[in-house]
Amino acid sequence: MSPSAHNSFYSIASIPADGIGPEVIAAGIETLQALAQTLQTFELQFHHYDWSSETYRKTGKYIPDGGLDELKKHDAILFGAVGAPDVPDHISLWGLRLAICQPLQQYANVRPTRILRGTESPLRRCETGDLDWVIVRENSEGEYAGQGGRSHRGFPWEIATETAIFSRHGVERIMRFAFETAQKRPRKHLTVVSKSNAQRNGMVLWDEVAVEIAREFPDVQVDKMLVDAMTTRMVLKPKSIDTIVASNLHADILSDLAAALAGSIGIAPTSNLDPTRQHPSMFEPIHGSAFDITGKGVANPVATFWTAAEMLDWLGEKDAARQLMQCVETVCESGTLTPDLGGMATTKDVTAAVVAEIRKLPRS
Ligand SMILES: NC(=O)c1ccc[n+]([C@@H]2O[C@H](COP(=O)([O-])OP(=O)(O)OC[C@H]3O[C@@H](n4cnc5c(N)ncnc54)[C@H](O)[C@@H]3O)[C@@H](O)[C@H]2O)c1
Ligand SMILES: O=C(O)[C@H](O)[C@@H](O)C(=O)O
Ligand SMILES: [K+]
Ligand SMILES: [Mn+2]
Repeated sequence: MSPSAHNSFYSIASIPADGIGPEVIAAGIETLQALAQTLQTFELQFHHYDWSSETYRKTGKYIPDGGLDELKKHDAILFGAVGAPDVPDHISLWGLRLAICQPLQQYANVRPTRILRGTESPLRRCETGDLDWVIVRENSEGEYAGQGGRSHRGFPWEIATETAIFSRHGVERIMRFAFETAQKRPRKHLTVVSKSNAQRNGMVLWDEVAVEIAREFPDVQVDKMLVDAMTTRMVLKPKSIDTIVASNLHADILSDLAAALAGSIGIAPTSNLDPTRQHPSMFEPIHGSAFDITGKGVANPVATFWTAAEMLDWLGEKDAARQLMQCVETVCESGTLTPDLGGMATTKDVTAAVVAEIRKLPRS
């Protein structure tokens, strides 16, 4: 495919990686290409990178030398999931996902959750519209700063440290991003999640910076919650929540809970953004490589479709993103659901149904 003169053209790096990653990324690409062909307003060219745990087993590396420079040539990255039963999880996560997010300064991780039309929350009396959140996860430091070590291995006095790092620079930029995100949403409400009762240094700086940045956004209503209490509020008062900002680890945990409360971890997207747009941003379903269902053909591709929509939105294709989500929700409403959402459909059934919906869209 060669770029045509009248359409926006985007070069996308795809890294399906491990487990169900290749299954859902194939579904995502098929759907995106059907959308591009139908609307004729943009074109996508995918460049596939086979970086995975298999590559690691063969070469000792997840990313080959010069790989990050390769990635920087693209407009965006579509990522599946990394993690394999025979590679320690900390090797795979640091070898691939974090090895991309951190050097490309994708410091804002955005995790929207809502109950899609045609799906059900496990919460009683919680319908579509009652749970509509965006979690902003600090994505460059905190508990994932990579600071720590192990000494005296194997001895009874062996020690290991894992130091959480909170820099004023890092906290200011994620707070500003979170306030901007909240400001763009109709309710303009932000909950700052903390643990400053127990973590008396980093989380106290986190709270102080939140108060300072709040002054720049007088139209955004703010509240603060300790992370443990936040889990109960998510379950008991979902309507009281709009936008959330939390540290790298706290938000990682809260966002899996959020996805489950909206119906399944198989629906939720993630954007790893470099808000400065100096580097390409990376888009992935929130879930991992799901060894337990790999190869069974039942992985829910909806998280990847929503991820694809978030990617289009970031690239500026807002109408296409909106139309893609409408097609996905129409398919959910028709009852074509994978087992995690209580249905019997396969990954391929859901993908075919979404592609069929896309084909019905009028050419723009
Ligand atoms: N960003 C990433 O690439 C990422 C994210 C999370 C976990 N991981 C890695 O993935 C591996 C497995 O981790 P885990 O089991 O804790 O989490 P997981 O998200 O892979 O799976 C948790 C549960 O959710 C189910 N599930 C996940 N995605 C689904 C989908 N699309 N459709 C239906 N069901 C789905 C799985 O079958 C499993 O029962 C580990 O190696 C972990 O480190 C990677
Ligand atoms: O970053 C992590 O903690 C893991 O990759 C995964 O759980 C995620 O949410 O991306
Ligand atoms: K993922
Ligand atoms: Mn996670």
